[in-house]
Amino acid sequence: MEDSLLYPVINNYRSDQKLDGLWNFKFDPTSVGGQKGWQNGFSDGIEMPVPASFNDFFTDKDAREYTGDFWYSKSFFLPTYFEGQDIQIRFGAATHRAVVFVNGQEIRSHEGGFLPFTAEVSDAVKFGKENVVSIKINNELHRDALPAGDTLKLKNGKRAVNPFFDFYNYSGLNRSVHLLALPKDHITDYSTTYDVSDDQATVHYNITANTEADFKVNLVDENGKVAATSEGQSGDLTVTNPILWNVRDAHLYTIMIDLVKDGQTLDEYSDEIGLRTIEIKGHEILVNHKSVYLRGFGRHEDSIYAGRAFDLNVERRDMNLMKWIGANSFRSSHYPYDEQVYKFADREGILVIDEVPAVGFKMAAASFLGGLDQSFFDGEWVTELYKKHIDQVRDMIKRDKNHPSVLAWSLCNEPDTSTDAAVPYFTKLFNDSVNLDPEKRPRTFTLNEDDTFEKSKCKQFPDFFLLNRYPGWYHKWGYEISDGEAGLRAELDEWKKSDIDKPVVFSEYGADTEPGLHKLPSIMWSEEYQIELLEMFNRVFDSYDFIRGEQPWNLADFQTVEGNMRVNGNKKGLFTRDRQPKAAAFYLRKRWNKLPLNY
Ligand SMILES: CCCN1C[C@@H](O)[C@H](O)[C@@H](C(=O)O)C1
Repeated sequence: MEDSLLYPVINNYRSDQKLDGLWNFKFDPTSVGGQKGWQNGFSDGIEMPVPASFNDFFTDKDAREYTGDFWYSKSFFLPTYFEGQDIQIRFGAATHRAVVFVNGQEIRSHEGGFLPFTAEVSDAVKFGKENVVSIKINNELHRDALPAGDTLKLKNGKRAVNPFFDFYNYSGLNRSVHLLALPKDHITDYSTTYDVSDDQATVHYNITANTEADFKVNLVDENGKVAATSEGQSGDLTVTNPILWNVRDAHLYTIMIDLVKDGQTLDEYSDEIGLRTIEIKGHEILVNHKSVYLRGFGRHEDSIYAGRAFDLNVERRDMNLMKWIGANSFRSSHYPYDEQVYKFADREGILVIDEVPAVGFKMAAASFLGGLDQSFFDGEWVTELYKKHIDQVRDMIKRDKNHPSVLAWSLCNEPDTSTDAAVPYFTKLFNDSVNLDPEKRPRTFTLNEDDTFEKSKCKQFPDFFLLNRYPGWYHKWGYEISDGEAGLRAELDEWKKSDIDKPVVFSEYGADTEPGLHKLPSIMWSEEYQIELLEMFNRVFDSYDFIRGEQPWNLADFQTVEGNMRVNGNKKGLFTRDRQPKAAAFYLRKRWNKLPLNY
């Protein structure tokens, strides 16, 4: 678990210099980089953009599909005026595991390719001189790591990944790298919880720092006016006539925290927050005590050229597409996204189900297209896997807890919960995570086809249900879709008869669709069929009042492993990979724009 995951800011006390751009890059297939001194940097590599996945830049398949160790290195100058400050290098994400060196000195390692980590380098850097940061990364997949999969040794001696999940194993420094200079005494974290009513809102805050100190806290509105002030490591900021953060009607305040010692301000941290509450009551999801019906998507951080890397241009387009179509939410399937995505969602009033990369915990997903027939949770890998799983749940919640857009935490995507072996794992997972979020937002995980109401042994854990269902595509497809509808209704009738008094959200359903393929009457892969499948699901959703959300799969087409069911990736997008609409996007826009945004 990371000590601090605060997003970098620049102010009179803190410096933040991005080390993005071209880094030296080398593959290390026989893991000899350490013996060859690459931790001291190297100049005979290739120039690799950061942030970016390395895969799609290459023109040869061995490089694109490369699995194993690989190195990045970059030199940076550290001015003398930073002497006496705490010098850190913060990696937004290194996929999947990394070891960091500065000037040849090993600083730290990190496991997990979708969350930040910070290397404390004050004792390794030279002030007033050039320094070198090197990072060794490994992108192999294992059953005891997240996301789950295998790494194969081919007969030609090369390695290949076998993901138990349906997205490409894009790897590298996928998010920005920051060179930070902080005061020796500094703020390391803060958290907020809320009470809101129409005429008053109270922010209950708590601050952590690396030293004993006094704290002054201001809450400033969007016009720069101080709306409330407080003092102390914890306390309340009470705003009269507040402008609340609402779905698709976002209003942000800035919390400004000063760390003070002997009357002198030594550090400051500021962040944008939203005054709102989240609740689950019976079948309802409530924001500020008002029921919300989720409309949105499963997504991927995925784009041409940059792979899995955060791309500000793509995110701006995706947010505009979601507003155009009438969405009010998305799930960060199947891993935590770059912090800037949640900042976009905060500003746009879009709710986020934040998901940890616990995906592929199901042997039937091995190689995705049909795997071993055993319970994943019977495997000998489960003990080691759990340590990494709960560690990444802790860091995801620690990193994202202050975003008003975060509605809920998805602790797993489609685990195999159909056997008793899953129960002790999920009992521990939900017990160990219950107090991680000061706001106690709902926790859930997605239930896939085989984990029906009747078969899942873990229905008791989630605060609301996320159902991934694929009648019309993976079964009862084409002309049999009417049987698919009947089967879906039969399962939902079971949910309806049950005493389960929680909301159900459909978090995945859809059809691969080749843009431009038209057929009358329809045929699978045609744009007409994608609409017919969505019409079927929407007929079902409109029949059950405990269904409180619809998030078709996926917002956009995305890259996957090669396969006989994948045509250059997954085509279930409502938009193409270059973010242009398929016919179904216009159909869905009509359906969603009939509803009030925060219905
Ligand atoms: C049946 C597995 C559930 N779901 C997982 C998601 O990651 C895949 O992309 C999606 C699909 O097959 O389109 C299916």
